[in-house]
Parts: sequence; C-alpha cells; structure tokens
Amino acid sequence: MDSMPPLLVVAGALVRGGAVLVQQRPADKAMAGLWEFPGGKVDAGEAPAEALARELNEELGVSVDPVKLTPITFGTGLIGSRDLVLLLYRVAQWTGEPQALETPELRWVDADALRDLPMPPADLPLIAPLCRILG
Ligand SMILES: Nc1nc2c([nH]c(=O)n2[C@@H]2O[C@H](COP(=O)(O)OP(=O)(O)OP(=O)(O)O)[C@@H](O)[C@H]2O)c(=O)[nH]1
Repeated sequence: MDSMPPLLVVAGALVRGGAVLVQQRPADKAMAGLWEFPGGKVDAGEAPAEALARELNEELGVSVDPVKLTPITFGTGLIGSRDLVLLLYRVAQWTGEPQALETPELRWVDADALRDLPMPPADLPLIAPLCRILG
C-alpha cells in the first residue's frame, strides 16, 4: 500500500471507421515499446475531460471539445507501488490530423489488431468494451 492517492490518468480512443488510434511508448520511458492510448496524468485541480483535451493537443496536435468526450470504461493497475486509475474516453470528433508529436509511431488498428497488441496491464480490461464499439 502507498500513502499517495491513486494516480489518475485519462486516455482517449479516437475512433474512425472501425479503427482506433494507438501510439507506441518511447524507448526512454517505462514500458518502452508497448502500445497505449494517447493521454496522460490529470493535473491537480484539473477536470479529467479537460486534462484529456490538453494531452491530445500536446501529443497529437488535435483539438477536441471536452464536453463531447464520452466515458467508455476504466482500468486499474500499479505504477511502482502507487495505484493507477485509467479512464478511457471515446473521442468521436476532433480538429486536425493526428501527428506523432511525442511518440515514435501512431497506428490505426481495428478490433482484431488491437487484441494482438502488447499494451500496459492497466489497459487490458479496456479492450473488450472498446472492441464492442469498433464492431
Ligand atoms: N497515456 C496513457 N498512459 C497509460 C496508459 N496505460 C497506462 O498504464 N498508462 C500509464 O499512465 C501514465 C501516464 O502518464 P504520462 O503519459 O504523463 O506518463 P509517461 O510515463 O508517458 O511520462 P512521464 O511520467 O515522464 O511524464 C504512465 O505511467 C503510463 O505508463 C494508456 O493507455 N495511455
């Protein structure tokens, strides 16, 4: 157990034509090479949807309206000894073409390809609910 409160992380599922956007974690970070959804930590005093809009702009260069982000499901895990809560939102609309500004590679994957990707443990419970959306 850790005395710190759980780390709150938001992630976005940008969905386009039966595919979702995933990005590869950089070589110099923990869990290097694994695939994840764009997003990041919620800052102190920040609403989760506002945090996700900020992260999507920083990581992909796209603009989204936080009001239009809809929750899909959540996952839990550990970062070291600290609890992690990972909130997955559906992103149906955005402005701009996503660019890999902070990661080596972006990939659009359908449900079958998503199930085969190596992802962090906290992401694994997100996959089935997301695949139901992808069809
Ligand atoms: N964005 C994102 N982060 C995830 C996912 N799954 C998951 O376990 N995480 C973890 O949630 C945290 C996200 O925070 P972050 O993006 O600011 O952290 P980072 O490790 O990339 O970099 P940093 O700690 O140097 O800022 C990381 O510890 C990351 O490993 C996911 O699908 N998307």
